Amino acid sequence: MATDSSPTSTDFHVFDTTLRDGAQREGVSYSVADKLAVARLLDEIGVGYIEGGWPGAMPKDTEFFARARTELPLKHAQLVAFGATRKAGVAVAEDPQVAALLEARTPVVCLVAKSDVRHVREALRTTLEENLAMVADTVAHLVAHGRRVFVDCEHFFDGYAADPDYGVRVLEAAFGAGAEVGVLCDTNGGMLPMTVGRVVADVRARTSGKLGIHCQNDTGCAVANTLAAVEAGVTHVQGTANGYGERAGNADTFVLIANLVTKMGLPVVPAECLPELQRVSHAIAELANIAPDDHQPFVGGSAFAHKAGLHASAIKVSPQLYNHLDPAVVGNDMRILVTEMAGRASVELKGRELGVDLAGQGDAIGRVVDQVKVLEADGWSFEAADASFELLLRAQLPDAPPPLFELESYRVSVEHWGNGLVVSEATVKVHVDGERIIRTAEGNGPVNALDNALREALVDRYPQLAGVALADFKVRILGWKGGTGATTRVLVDTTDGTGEWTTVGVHDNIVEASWHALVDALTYAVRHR
Ligand SMILES: CC(=O)SCCNC(=O)CCNC(=O)[C@H](O)C(C)(C)COP(=O)(O)OP(=O)(O)OC[C@H]1O[C@@H](n2cnc3c(N)ncnc32)[C@H](O)[C@@H]1OP(=O)(O)O
Ligand SMILES: CC(=O)C(=O)O
Repeated sequence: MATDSSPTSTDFHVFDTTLRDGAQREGVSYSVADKLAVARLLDEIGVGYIEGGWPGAMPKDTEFFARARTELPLKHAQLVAFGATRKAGVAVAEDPQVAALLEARTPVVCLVAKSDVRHVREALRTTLEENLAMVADTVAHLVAHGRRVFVDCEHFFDGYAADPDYGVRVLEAAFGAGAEVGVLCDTNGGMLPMTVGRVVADVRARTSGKLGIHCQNDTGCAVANTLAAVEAGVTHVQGTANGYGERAGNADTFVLIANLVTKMGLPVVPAECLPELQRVSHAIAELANIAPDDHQPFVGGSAFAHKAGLHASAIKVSPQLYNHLDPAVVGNDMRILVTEMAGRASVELKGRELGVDLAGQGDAIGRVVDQVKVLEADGWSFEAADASFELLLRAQLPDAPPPLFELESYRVSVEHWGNGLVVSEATVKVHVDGERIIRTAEGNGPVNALDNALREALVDRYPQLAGVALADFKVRILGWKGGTGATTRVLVDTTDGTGEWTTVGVHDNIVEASWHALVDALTYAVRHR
């Protein structure tokens, strides 16, 4: 909760380092165009500062800052160039890395400085006094050239445990030379919230400058550590999109913003930006080529998804009873999952979500609950297959439409030809409105052949199937029964170019499992498109 001594939004900074520390995550490699796109997205969520990279350290980052001057008009954020203090024993004006920081021509520079005596002695291999001079000289030089300067005090918390005075001297050197913010970094990420809160409070009492916090996530506490630091008085927080970063990552910018605004009462981004969090989180995941984490707090696809029947029964009365927040506040949605853990309320709420009127349908709802429990015991899963669930639900209602066709038989063959080609062929025999239809089609696999043959058989009667195509196909083997025997679950994603829907099929035979999913996919298309 914000208190009288809490900072206000105007002196509070959210500083995002997705493009510098976030890019240190194993497996991430942005192009310059990606970096520009990520920066634009971060600007849309209203962060105050975007650290774009380390100019002079790598050509991509140097090019990013050059292109940013014309290609990155930012509405909310200021662009920040990152770099180190001058080298030991080198005059600041002669240090090429410091010159590269000026050449980036950003309004703000964030310097990394050593603040742990062991790092000064063993990593920099210089004296404690020379390190203080490196900090002061570099800050003063950049300030003299018109830059605002923030200083990341690396290994501040480990250093504080070893020698509590030296970190404070580094901060004083930075502030004395004109730095605006001294950022206390848990570089090794080994801290817990209690220590972070205590050290920040201590340091606050010993310095008068503005303090910030930068937490790595090695104890899984980066967000908690950051919030503890805010409670203890820092007014600048650093994070990365989706917590990407070196090793176990950093404090997640989206989770930080959501917590600061909705739990701590600090309006750190403009109000209209908060509902953009989910969209921007997913868009950056795409650019980073990392699948979004469904279970990410606030913005994950499952962050407000309810599976347990008891939860659904209370949510039916009031969604707040099982949601810590209205999901729309951060651009997310509540979802009800209908599974073996569902009760009648889950089905009612899911029906509402799918636009199915269940008023007065108590018996049908009961039958659906029972049917789902039996089917799930056999390996079916409707969690990801809303379209199949909707068909199952509607089939229990008094006005249930008849099936699209009656199946006489289908046959699928796979031929491996002498020239190495593998060709699949399917024949389906169906009855539509009393007419017997037989169609044969080829495909690049048995399921594709079956899909083509079935659609050809139905398309004259149901022309909307002409624009429908299989978009994705996922197979999961559910427990081996010995030999090659196993139950197979198939999920099919189907599209008509404007929408996409998912259906499910389960059987010991993979082709039969696929058939169930395909029939649902085409039935859903006819009923909805
Ligand atoms: C905690 C953090 O995550 S800070 C960000 C870290 N990010 C990166 O390292 C990514 C980009 N880095 C790079 O491209 C390269 O490491 C460079 C271009 C910066 C430096 O490359 P090199 O000149 O080959 O040096 P190298 O990486 O081997 O060592 C780093 C040097 O910086 C010095 N150094 C480290 N921290 C600081 C500091 N705060 N101030 C001044 N010098 C420093 C080291 O003592 C070492 O100096 P030395 O070459 O005289 O031994
Ligand atoms: C600066 C930084 O990234 C760190 O200390 O972890």
